[in-house]
Amino acid sequence: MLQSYLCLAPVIPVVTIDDARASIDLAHALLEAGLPAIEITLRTPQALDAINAIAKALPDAVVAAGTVLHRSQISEVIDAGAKFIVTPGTPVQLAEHLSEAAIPVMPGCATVSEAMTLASLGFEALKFFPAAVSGGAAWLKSVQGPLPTLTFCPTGGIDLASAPSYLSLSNVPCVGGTWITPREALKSGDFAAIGRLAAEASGLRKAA
Ligand SMILES: O=C[C@H](O)COP(=O)(O)O
Ligand SMILES: CC(=O)C(=O)O
Repeated sequence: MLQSYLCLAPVIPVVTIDDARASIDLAHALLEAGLPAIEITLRTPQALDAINAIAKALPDAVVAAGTVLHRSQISEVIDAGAKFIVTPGTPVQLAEHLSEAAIPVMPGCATVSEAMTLASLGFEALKFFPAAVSGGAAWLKSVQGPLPTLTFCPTGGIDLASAPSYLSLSNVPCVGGTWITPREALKSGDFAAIGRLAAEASGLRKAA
């Protein structure tokens, strides 16, 4: 299930929401432009309301809860309607709880050892974060040999220009990033601008 979500589009917009009322217009603009999977980070008090609003209003959107840091947040995001969970990094104790979650989880890692620990708990699709400063596309290419069963969604420091170097790799179904949803555009309600950025991003192609 998680793999199919990650193959829906080349980019997962990562969004920090300050006003949950904007979330439906935002998700609609992303969906229309061809980006159905959206990660809402739990970095603001409005995040759960935003997840709930999108899940209820737009059943075709695949809304993920990001920045899940604590065990208690697992049930909160499931109750809000999140379709999958994302973490920026994954301490072993949290990973053990996440491995029992009722929805799919894409746990974050930044090293080979962290990736191996997560694989031993049954996770096959991992977030690689923060991607650009942790080795970028070269790191992902290097782990294809020793970790052939794992796929990664790199996030952190990626933009329209650098995304193709990641998407050309067979262990990268999609990338994540905030560049599609600038906070200023969200604040001013400029969903047309967000739609244009999203259309550019959805036009990126996975190499065959
Ligand atoms: O939560 C988002 C990550 O911090 C990635 O952000 P970025 O795409 O602006 O580097
Ligand atoms: C970095 C990210 O995607 C998260 O905070 O979950």
